[in-house]
Amino acid sequence: MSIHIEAKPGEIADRILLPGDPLRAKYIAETYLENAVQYNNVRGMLGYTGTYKGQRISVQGTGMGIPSISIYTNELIRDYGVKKLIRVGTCGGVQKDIHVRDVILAMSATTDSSVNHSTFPTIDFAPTANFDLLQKAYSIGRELGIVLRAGNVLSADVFYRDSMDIVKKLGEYGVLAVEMETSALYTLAAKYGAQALTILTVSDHIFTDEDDTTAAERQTSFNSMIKIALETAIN
Ligand SMILES: O=P(O)(O)O[C@H]1O[C@H](CO)[C@@H](O)[C@H]1O
Ligand SMILES: O=c1cc[nH]c(=O)[nH]1
Repeated sequence: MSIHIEAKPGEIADRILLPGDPLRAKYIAETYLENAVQYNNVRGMLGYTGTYKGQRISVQGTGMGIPSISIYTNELIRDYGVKKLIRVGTCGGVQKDIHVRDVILAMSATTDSSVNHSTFPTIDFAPTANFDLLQKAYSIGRELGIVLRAGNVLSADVFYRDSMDIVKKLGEYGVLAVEMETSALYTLAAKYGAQALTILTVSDHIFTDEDDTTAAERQTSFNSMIKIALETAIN
């Protein structure tokens, strides 16, 4: 048992999917896992362990933002020995040729968060995906016929901004999309020698008027992303 996770030792698998939304964790467990058992409900941040194609795997909600995912990532790796962590999240599209429902692999994560500055006061650390997971996810996505984009994403500390100018500027430097957690996930995985990857589904577009997905769609309609994540985790 850790401060935010009530699982007993051994109840969490060494590979895990990490959605921000705990109800997405429930959906994944109920839809894709066999014999799923709920191991966490502290703060309603649901976590489950079951099997996928005969292999043990867990899924844990992380909440929104870098402070929240950092708590779960620290506890999962340090207290439960998790070694392979795959975030399955939503994001806002930045590039004009990115569309709602597209799936993105985050190779790297730029951030406006200052959390790494206390560790690296004079350095801009570059949070990076694990190459083995990235490569597997890309080829599994291609095998499943899913069109994938891979590149840099912004892990933002702020969802509602007065101005999107800085996001537009990052778009000019190739940033594909905006979300709120990956830089912390990749940094902590690097710190502890674990493997991490973020897979994102575009839920809305920052600069075009493409329709936003509804909350219900966000919860349930990201099956391409989830399939890639599950297959990557077990292969
Ligand atoms: O859908 P999730 O995984 O929560 O990810 C995105 O959605 C939330 C904002 O609505 C942030 O957590 C962002 O990163
Ligand atoms: O963080 C996020 C997630 C989805 N859409 C956004 O605009 N930002």
